[in-house]
Amino acid sequence: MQSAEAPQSSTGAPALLARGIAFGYGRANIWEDVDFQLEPGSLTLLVGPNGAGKSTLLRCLAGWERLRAGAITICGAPLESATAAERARMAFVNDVPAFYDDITASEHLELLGRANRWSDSRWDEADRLLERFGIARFCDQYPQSFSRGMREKLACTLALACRPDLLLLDEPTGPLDPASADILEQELGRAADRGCAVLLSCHHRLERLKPDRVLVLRDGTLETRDGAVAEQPDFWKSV
Ligand SMILES: Nc1ncnc2c1ncn2[C@@H]1O[C@H](COP(=O)(O)OP(=O)(O)OP(=O)(O)O)[C@@H](O)[C@H]1O
Repeated sequence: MQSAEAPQSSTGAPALLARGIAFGYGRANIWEDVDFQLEPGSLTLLVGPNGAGKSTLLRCLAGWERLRAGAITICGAPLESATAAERARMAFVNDVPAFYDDITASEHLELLGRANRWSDSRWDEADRLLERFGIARFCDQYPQSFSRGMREKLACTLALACRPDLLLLDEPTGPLDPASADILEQELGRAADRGCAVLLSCHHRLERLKPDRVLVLRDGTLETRDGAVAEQPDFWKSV
């Protein structure tokens, strides 16, 4: 968390609770017995070597994959039986954000904003983020014509503008130039300060974000470490 005062969840429940979850493709388990929780306003990094199962774990947390065992709750609601409104408390930016072929970037925003009945302040927030990420002037273009970094920025804008209680991001800084990565880190810090629980995967130390915790996924198991570990250069050589 970036500020000293802990934000409160509206339900009093953790933003995310994973208990004894397991997932596998075919006969092989990718990971199992995974237990952790994310508090409102917390910042958590998910790290681990290539192929450890970070993207798979994030997709499971977002409800995109079926678990082999265990259960996930989002702001107190079981993910399996969550209503659309309960699921809407979570936003997920996956590793390769997908967009509709035949609508422009601003039409994507329009669609999302209208579907979620955004207030004026949400529309303002979306405009602010587009400006901040430097993509406002490209909004009449189709996201398919965007570069990889521009698509990532649009996906992050859409997710952040929704003001979720839980935000999951799969290597969001990977395609970003250093200045844009810095802006994203600032925006994720702001989201956490508002009470959003942020979980993002990454392979490198982030310059600006000071995580509360680091989840290390390796050899099929998940270990929880204190966020201070992310300050140690040696740690990043080991994951
Ligand atoms: N659709 C699939 N079918 C079968 N195996 C898969 C599938 N998707 C991923 N895997 C396997 O699951 C394992 C975990 O993959 P995943 O993409 O979650 O790892 P990761 O930690 O995100 O890796 P990276 O750091 O390279 O992005 C890998 O061994 C991968 O080969």
